[in-house]
Amino acid sequence: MVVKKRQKVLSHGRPPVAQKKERMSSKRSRTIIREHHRLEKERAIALKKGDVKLANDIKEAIEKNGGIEGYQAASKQGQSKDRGGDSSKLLVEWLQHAKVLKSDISISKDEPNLIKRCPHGSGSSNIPYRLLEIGALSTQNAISKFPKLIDVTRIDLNSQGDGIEQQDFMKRPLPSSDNEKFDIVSLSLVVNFVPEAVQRGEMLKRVARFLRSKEPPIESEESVLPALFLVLPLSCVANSRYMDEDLLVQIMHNLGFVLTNRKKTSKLCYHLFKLDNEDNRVKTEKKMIIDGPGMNNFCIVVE
Ligand SMILES: C[S@@+](CC[C@H](N)C(=O)[O-])C[C@H]1O[C@@H](n2cnc3c(N)ncnc32)[C@H](O)[C@@H]1O
Repeated sequence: MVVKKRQKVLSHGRPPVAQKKERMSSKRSRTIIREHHRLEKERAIALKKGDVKLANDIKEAIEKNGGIEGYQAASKQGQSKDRGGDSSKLLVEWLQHAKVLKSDISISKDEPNLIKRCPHGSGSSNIPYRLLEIGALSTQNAISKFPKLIDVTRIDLNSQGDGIEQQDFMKRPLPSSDNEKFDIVSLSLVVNFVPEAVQRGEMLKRVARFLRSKEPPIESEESVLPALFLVLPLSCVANSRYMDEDLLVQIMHNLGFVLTNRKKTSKLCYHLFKLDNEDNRVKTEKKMIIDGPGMNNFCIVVE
């Protein structure tokens, strides 16, 4: 007998864990996240059609579902240790593997975990690497544990507190010099938050403009920088009618990126892309790749 596998939905992005009474259950947080994504998508469609009344009604429904705050609280639950959440742990691992960071995580005050680097410096400081974390919910994640090596700029549409600037990445002024650019941009569970396929493409295109021009790797450092750390729910590439991993890699290739690292878990897919080339200006349309019951319509369009 063929056992039917349950199809994964887009919100299927976090590992289940033991329940604690006072905390939001993982089922509840998944429902909030899924509902938020669905409503934001519907709102974007209503706005596109010019149906302001419907868009406002949907906005109300979003607020009833907890609004952006409720959504972020639900996402934070996913980041907590007991839910295996902090995706930046893998970024740290990959940077260690590439010898950008030493593999000993414990940071000595006198001898930072730096292999060696001719510092670009971040502004007047001598911190060698700059990272832009888009969609930051915490200042305490794994990638924040290297303050002498990685200067992290955190932004979010709705800041959760000090150390996170409230800013829409799509409206962030473009860097005026290489010094204002970054070695790493992190988009962890952000692209799938964007309700429209074209806007997702625009977001990925824009990332390239924030990355420093590539440098020859130094000493034993493998060449992974400048890099985009991209995390998506696995269902975006494994259960979508319009997207699979090959297409994602092809889109990134068109934008000038090469894949250096990848990992899949039962819930998420992680990619590290190195910016290596110019955008070749090849467009990607919405095109069905595969169809089946229970599949989702996640898509990235590049215009
Ligand atoms: C699911 S949370 C992801 C949080 C965290 N990065 C993680 O991996 O768990 C998505 C976050 O992305 C933020 N976000 C979405 N679009 C954004 C944009 N254009 N600029 C800044 N933040 C954005 C949202 O406000 C939300 O807090």
